[in-house]
Amino acid sequence: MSHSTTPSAPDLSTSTSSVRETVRRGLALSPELTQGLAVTVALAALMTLGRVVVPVAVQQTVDRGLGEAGGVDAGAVALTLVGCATAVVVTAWAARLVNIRLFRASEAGLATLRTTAFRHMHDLSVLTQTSQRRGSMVARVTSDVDTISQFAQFGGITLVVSLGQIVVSALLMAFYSPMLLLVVLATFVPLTMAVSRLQPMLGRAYLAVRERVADMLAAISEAIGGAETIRAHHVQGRTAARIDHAVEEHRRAGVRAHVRSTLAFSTGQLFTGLTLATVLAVGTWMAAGGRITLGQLLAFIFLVTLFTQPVQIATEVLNELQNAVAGWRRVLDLVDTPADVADPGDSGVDLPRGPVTLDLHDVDFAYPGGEPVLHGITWHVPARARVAIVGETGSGKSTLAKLVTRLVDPSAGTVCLDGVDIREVRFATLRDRVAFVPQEGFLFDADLAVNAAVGAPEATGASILAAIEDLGLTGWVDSLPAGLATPVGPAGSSLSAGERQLVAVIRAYLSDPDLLVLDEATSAVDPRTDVRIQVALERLMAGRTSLTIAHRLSTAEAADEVVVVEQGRIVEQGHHRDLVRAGGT
Ligand SMILES: Nc1ncnc2c1ncn2[C@@H]1O[C@H](COP(=O)(O)OP(=O)(O)OP(=O)(O)O)[C@@H](O)[C@H]1O
Repeated sequence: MSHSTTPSAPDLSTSTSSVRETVRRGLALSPELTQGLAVTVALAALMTLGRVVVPVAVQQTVDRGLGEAGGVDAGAVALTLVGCATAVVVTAWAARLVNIRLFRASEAGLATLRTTAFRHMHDLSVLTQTSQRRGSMVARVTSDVDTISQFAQFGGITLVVSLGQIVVSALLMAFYSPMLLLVVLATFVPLTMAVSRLQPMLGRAYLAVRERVADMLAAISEAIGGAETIRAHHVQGRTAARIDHAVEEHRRAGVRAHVRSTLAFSTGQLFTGLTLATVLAVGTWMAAGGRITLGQLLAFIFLVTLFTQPVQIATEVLNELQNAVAGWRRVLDLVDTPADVADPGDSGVDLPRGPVTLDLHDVDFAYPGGEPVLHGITWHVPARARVAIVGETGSGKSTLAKLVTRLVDPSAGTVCLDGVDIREVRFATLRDRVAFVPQEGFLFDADLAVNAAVGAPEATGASILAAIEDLGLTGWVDSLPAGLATPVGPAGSSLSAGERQLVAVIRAYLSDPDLLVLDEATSAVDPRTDVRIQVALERLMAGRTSLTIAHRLSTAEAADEVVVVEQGRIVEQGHHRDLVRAGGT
């Protein structure tokens, strides 16, 4: 089949939905993400409270235990310490629970999202699938979902805990000494500004790293996929240079991003240090003047760290949130792409089995965004007829086959099986009654039996052997190293082109269709295999309605009817003998 132009099927790359709408739809698609969230947030609040227990214990111990006029109050110290230890244990337990709950919820929610996206990808028409870069589709269900999971498992709750920590520590600081709190805020504002300036720079640097990873993967996968061509044309040098370049660019981007992130980190450390030093200086001065106790000063030092640390973390998490929303959008765009060839499902029709007729009424077809390639095709194929379709390259033969097998739907007109529009026929029936044997059927990396039974999952070893016998292929299967259990290799690479065709014929025979659509192979095959293919095809077609895109004269001669397609129109139709007599194309 020729695919000389790329169709412009629905564009998955753009989106206009707002962040809130994205999150709302995303959560609706993965309801597990919000199940039990209230309990998790309550536990997280407990966890946040636990963080200020130590500073408070320090203040209490120093001021009450050590600073009492009558000497050390051992009882008060012990009580404080036991209380503090209990609180630490409880909050550690809460933190663990929060972690487990978040992990469970996000894994369950994202597994649902992945499954939904994968299923939908299967429902998209072959046109939409082939017009998208496969890597990009796969990325949507893998790495894009991962960005969401990172945020869902860690980012979201960190944001809640960080904000909580900022508020609680600020309240405590205000309680101990509003004056010192002002000092903290004054030195701290520049940190916030510095971090907020550095953050976008960091974001860009990490985005560049992700892009370089994609380039590197693209270069490597092309080198693997095109290995035969690369060797045949001796262009290993160029391929290696391309990979080396991609690897080098990735290294550079990685180093650049890391250098920037250390800058952000050091800036944070610097400002935290400066704030601490200022608090210490002003606090000592205040303590000397009796305006603050020693315990409060010590507690303050702890609180300053608790206050500054989450600001850095929160900005990082906000960045992660942006990533997650972008990832969510890409997955939603995939899920929202309409399945243009849709299964009528329960409202559809089931056709009883038996000899089938095919009718096309005034069918036009254009690939998305392209010129019409079929024009006003009206055509009747009687039950059990054997039809050969012939025509020049690009005349529209394969497109006709795609319409009949419902890989695509017509732009105008109808395609009918037994008089019923095939858009109303349930997919299950269609797949039972119509089989398509392409020139190069895809073989899975499994053994021959598994590949043969692809269209007939109920087939057993015995029924597969019986089919092989009917098709006259027992000799061939017996000649294989392990008979039916012979592995065919990735995409059938351990078999010859002719042998792969034989597997496709066995597959079609086992699925036992009423209408057979065949794209006759053009690849050169050794004479012995060729004879086997011809015999097997003859037996496969016996008693069924068949359309063959014919490349051999003998196929046209043997057909009940030959249809000549020219520039998307049926220009001649009849028995080969009559067409020759009439002196046509
Ligand atoms: N996926 C596609 N997107 C856009 N245009 C396409 C696509 N596939 C085929 N075409 C165009 O449709 C026209 C008919 O193509 P089709 O594959 O049906 O011809 P064909 O007769 O089967 O050719 P061949 O014998 O070479 O397989 C051609 O002009 C082709 O360029």
